[in-house]
Amino acid sequence: MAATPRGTTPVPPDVRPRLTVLSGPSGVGKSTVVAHMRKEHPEVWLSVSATTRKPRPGEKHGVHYFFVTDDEMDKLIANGELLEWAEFAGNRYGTPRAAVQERLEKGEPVLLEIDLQGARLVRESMPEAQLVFLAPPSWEELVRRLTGRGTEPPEVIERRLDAAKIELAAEPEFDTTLVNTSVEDVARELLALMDVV
Ligand SMILES: Nc1nc2c(ncn2[C@@H]2O[C@H](COP(=O)(O)OP(=O)(O)O)[C@@H](O)[C@H]2O)c(=O)[nH]1
Ligand SMILES: Nc1ncnc2c1ncn2[C@@H]1O[C@H](COP(=O)(O)OP(=O)(O)O)[C@@H](O)[C@H]1O
Repeated sequence: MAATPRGTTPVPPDVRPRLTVLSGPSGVGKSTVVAHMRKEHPEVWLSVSATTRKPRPGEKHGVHYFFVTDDEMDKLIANGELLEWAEFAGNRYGTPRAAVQERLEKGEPVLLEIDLQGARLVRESMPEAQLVFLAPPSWEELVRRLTGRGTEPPEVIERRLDAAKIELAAEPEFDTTLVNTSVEDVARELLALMDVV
């Protein structure tokens, strides 16, 4: 039988790697862990979400997020182009569906970094997905990290900490919890959960 070049034939669903969802409160270190992991394993594909939030200094369109207007977000939702979407602390965020499906069909590992509401929606629509919760070592440390990052004004931090209380209470809904004490350790554990190493 002739060899089939990788990527031309969809991998059957039963041997496709599972989609992994990483969630956790704002400031717990999700972006830091994922960036660390992808520095050594750039083959781990991270979905780039669409958001109505304004870019932080250094954030690039198409890399960190697709920064869209409210009208553009309305259209993405109306056209069914998002796998899931949610409103978080006054902005909307959503996962572009096509890119995720393409990767899964090729048999590549897929990682979504999304909020609790999004994780719940993915669990409903894709029960085979694994849900990973990133927890802070303590509440005080979470406040320290979110404040120390210096990217949000105090009222936005308050809003995110309110959301964090709800998210922390939902931890038992997840398949696995990783406590972000050491970025290196968590990145390694996440890679293992994704069957990358
Ligand atoms: N449901 C959903 N949540 C998302 C998506 N993209 C990002 N988020 C979440 O939205 C929340 C706010 O993200 P962001 O404004 O970048 O703040 P940060 O998590 O503190 O860096 C975080 O919990 C993200 O994981 C998405 O496509 N869908
Ligand atoms: N394990 C850790 N120990 C100490 N500081 C951390 C750790 N992980 C992340 N941080 C810091 O916490 C802040 C929030 O991290 P970030 O990755 O932006 O969080 P999130 O993406 O979950 O909102 C950043 O300043 C980051 O450098």
